[in-house]
Amino acid sequence: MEVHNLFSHFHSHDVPEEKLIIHGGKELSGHVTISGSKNSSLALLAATLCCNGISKFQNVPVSLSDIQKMILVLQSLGARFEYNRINGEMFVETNGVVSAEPDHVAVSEIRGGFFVLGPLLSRFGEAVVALPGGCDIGARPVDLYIRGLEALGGLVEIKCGKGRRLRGGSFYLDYPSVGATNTLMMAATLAHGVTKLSNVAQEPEVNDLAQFLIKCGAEIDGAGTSNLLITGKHKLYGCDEHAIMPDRIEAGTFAIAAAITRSCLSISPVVPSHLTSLLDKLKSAGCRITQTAHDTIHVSGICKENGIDRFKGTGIHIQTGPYPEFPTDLQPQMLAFLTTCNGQSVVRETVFEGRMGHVRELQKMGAKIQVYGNSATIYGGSNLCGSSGVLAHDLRGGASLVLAGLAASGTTEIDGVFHIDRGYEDLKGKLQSLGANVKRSSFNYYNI
Ligand SMILES: CC(=O)N[C@H]1[C@@H](OP(=O)(O)OP(=O)(O)OC[C@H]2O[C@@H](n3ccc(=O)[nH]c3=O)[C@H](O)[C@@H]2O)O[C@H](CO)[C@@H](O)[C@@H]1O
Ligand SMILES: C=C(OP(=O)(O)O)C(=O)O
Repeated sequence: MEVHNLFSHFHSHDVPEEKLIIHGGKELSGHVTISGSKNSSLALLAATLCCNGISKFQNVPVSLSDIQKMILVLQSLGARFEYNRINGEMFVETNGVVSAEPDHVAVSEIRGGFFVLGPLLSRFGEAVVALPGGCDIGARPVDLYIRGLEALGGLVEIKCGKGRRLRGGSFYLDYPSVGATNTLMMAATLAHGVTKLSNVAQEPEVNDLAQFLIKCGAEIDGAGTSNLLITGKHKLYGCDEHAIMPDRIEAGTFAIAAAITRSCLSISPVVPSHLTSLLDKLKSAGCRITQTAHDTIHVSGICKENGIDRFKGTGIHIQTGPYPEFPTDLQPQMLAFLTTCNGQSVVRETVFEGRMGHVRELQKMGAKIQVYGNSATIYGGSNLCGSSGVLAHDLRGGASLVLAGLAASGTTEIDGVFHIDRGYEDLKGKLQSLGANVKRSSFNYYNI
């Protein structure tokens, strides 16, 4: 087997600034293959720190910059990675991890870097971890992580005395935070005794993490529900095989691409039930959705009669919330789509207080939107026009501009593409294969 150590050469600052240039107005068609989930992979890579031995993964989206940075975080602790480019298998070995202080810069550049805190504290009894980065979409405090770890015997400064084991405890999360749930679940798997976590996040990525930990020997009851009962073990062991779940946010973005360009796309692999809230809203807006295999959906935004757009799209209201509510990570893309529907829509963001940065960029493209706090009223039916100066402020805001650019007449140039590279593998290539006219302004090795 040909195995490469892919990651030793990666330096996060080597990447030149680039633009995405989109000549819009083209109908898309065909099939798009969805990568493994970014958020799931970040948590699962951190979880390898709970294990002895080697874990083998499939579908890790290795070309995402967030994943490459997460690999740097783990390498800085002594983890070893091998990746087989031919079959996409990744092996992670954490036996040689002796440090509980990951590279501060790498941790501070991504949200998922902080996920190592729980496993490190469990494994070593102490950890020194920088505060995390991630999208600038709100304050994003970590109080629940800290209070939860305190409930398991950690101290406020996230130390519990070298060599001392965390102990089981009970903790109610005031809000079902994904990151706090991941962190506490990982910490509890190695703690002494039983831990009860209530009101935990039920996002599918959290369940993917639980299933991985169970394969490694963890005892977790209630995975996929809002209450977890975790019996701590002395050791977990690397898992022979774990396929990362498909990225529901990438799949959702392509579903909205079909809608906004009034096209028909086949999308797989997906877990259709992960997309229920989005697909219901797309149906209300006039799209036709069919499931053609257990892991494949067809999304059709073609609703024309005698050449006239028959999208209903009137008065669609969307409110983001914890799973299974409408995902905040699809709000910007959906908002872009609603600007092209007839009638008035309201989008209310409840998860992050600063996630409307894309609105002013969409306004530059002719969208009529008014924002009051965290609610946006969209006066639909605008004909979007390409713009040479729109800026991706964050990952999903960037994706919303790409979608708007695909639907707009003329050319759109998007700056801040590095945000998009955090969460979409080869977005340009995938869109080109569907018939879109998209290019990047210069060469970038993410796309090799
Ligand atoms: C790497 C990763 O998995 N990122 C995802 C994760 O982010 P992340 O884990 O950061 O999101 P959380 O679920 O923790 O955040 C949700 C809300 O809870 C608040 N909060 C969170 C923790 C805390 O200690 N205190 C607190 O107040 C946050 O400020 C936010 O308002 O879930 C989000 C919500 O689905 C997604 O948008 C992100 O893509
Ligand atoms: C907010 C996101 O990511 P992160 O939590 O990594 O910043 C996202 O994926 O949309």
